[in-house]
Amino acid sequence: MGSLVPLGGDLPDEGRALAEALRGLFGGLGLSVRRYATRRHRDAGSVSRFLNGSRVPPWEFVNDLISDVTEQQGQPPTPEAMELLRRLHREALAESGSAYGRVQLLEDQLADADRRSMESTNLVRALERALANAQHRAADLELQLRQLHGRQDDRLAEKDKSLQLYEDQVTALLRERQNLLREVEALGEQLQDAHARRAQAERRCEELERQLVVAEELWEEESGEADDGSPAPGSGTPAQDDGPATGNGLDPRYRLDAFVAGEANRFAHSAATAVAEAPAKLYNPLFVYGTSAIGKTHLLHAIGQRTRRLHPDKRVCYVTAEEFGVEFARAGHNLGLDRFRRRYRGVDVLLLDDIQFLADQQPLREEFLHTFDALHAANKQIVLSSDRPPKQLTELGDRLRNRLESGLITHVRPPDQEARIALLRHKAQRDGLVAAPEVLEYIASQIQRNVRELEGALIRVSAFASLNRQPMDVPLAEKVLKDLVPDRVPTREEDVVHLIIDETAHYFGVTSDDLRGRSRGRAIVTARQIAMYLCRELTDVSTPRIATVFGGRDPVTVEHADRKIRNLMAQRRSVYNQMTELTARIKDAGGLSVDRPALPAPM
Ligand SMILES: Nc1ncnc2c1ncn2[C@@H]1O[C@H](COP(=O)(O)OP(=O)(O)OP(=O)(O)O)[C@@H](O)[C@H]1O
Repeated sequence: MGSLVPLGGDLPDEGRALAEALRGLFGGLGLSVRRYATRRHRDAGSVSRFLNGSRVPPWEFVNDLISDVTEQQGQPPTPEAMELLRRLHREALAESGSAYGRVQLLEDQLADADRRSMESTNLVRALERALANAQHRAADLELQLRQLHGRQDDRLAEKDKSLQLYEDQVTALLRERQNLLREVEALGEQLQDAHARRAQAERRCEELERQLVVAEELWEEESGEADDGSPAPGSGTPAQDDGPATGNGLDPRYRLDAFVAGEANRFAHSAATAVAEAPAKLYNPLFVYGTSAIGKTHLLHAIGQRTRRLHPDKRVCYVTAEEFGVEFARAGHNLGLDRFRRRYRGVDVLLLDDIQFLADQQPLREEFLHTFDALHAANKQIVLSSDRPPKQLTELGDRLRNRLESGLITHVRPPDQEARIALLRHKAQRDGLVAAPEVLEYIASQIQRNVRELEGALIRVSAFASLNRQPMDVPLAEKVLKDLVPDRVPTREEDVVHLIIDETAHYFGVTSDDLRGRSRGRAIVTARQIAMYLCRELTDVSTPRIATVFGGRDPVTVEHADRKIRNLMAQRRSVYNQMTELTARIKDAGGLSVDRPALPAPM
């Protein structure tokens, strides 16, 4: 029973094929039949019969044999080999026709069917799981899809909404633009209207400004003392129908008894007095000359006032050469030359200030020459002033110069120290200022050539003292005049006027053109008046010339500004301070001129 016996020759083919296949497997184990039977707890005879083909083994034996061979060789049979064994086993069983074979076959088929059933069951389960998963996933996707649809709908709705909003905004802006265009058009028309109204108002302002200057002048005249008790102009003297457009133009403050005479001007003062008492009797023409601000204008006004008091029937006319020129030009434009000539050739006393300004135009010089001749021939008094003697007025032409030289020529010199002190004393008394003699002496020693500046210095010193409630003593005067007395190189006078305008404009934050222009804004008017005052105080440029530089104004305006700022300086600290600062700036800019003495060393 140890080894296999050869197969019988009578074995059916199916039994033989199976036996050969089993023997092939069994051979791979290298065991004896008995040993193998022991290992598998089988009967060795049965194992021998299974391998000899005399009996068909149960599939379980075949299966065990396959497992053992696999274990032994480390390699399982291929699926095809398994299938072959199964088929051989089934055919052998079928061929045996035994009940056992039949049972085996059926069991085998049952196992096979069961296996298939289990496989199908597993497949069903796997498919059910896969289906469930797919369904679940489909439901998920459905949900996501719905959500996406929802979001897309929302976005579309939002888009629609913002599109609508955008269209609404565009429509609103278009509407607004249209309205604005209409508004711009309307505003343009209103602006034109406003321009027209402004031009009209501007003209009205100019007119009122002129009236105001005149009214203030009259008011001051009425409240001032009259010359030697004579009536103030306009208070009792009937207006002369054919008189000059500027009236007699006399300043009531400039009287002969208010003129301080000294060595430098005594002769001029006497001549003026004589002419006023007996017009056209002694000196005709009377020609007064001298540098600026030493009393020429004062004398002419004083002659006029004294004449009017002594000879109320006489027609007196004071006019500056510049005013004469302006009126002549106007008369020429308006074809009113006859009237102009009647005015000036019909007066009894003609007082013409600053004749050097006639030099500008030939027709004007010619006109004045004829006026002169007409008056002289009619034995009317002519009084003239200039900054130079007739000999030096070459630009006036020989004929006129000869006539100017034909009368009395008086030179008014800058007052000496004594006269300056007298002048200061006089001004202090007139204005009710209490000033110690040494203060007046000090001021007089500092300001030597220009009486207007001398007055200005006194005004500043007294204003400073009164604003600070300090006594008016020499240290105080020194302090105040420190900024006023220049120590710079000489500069051309008219340049200084422009410099003053520029510095003042800069100081007040306006433009120089504003100051020269016509604007009547409060700030500009004050700045302009201050600039005018400073021009009068700090330069020797004549008043008409200053008025011309300030946009061709009436000299009366400059004089008005001068008085106004003087008063304000004493009343308002702010104005005083502004004046002091401004003067210092002008001085720093090198703007103060002439040969004034340098400051004494501080004590
Ligand atoms: N001798 C004087 N007595 C009193 N006041 C005087 C005397 N000289 C000048 N003044 C005063 O000085 C100021 C300037 O004088 P005024 O205007 O007559 O000078 P001016 O020589 O005519 O100068 P301009 O040529 O610049 O017009 C005036 O206020 C004037 O009253």
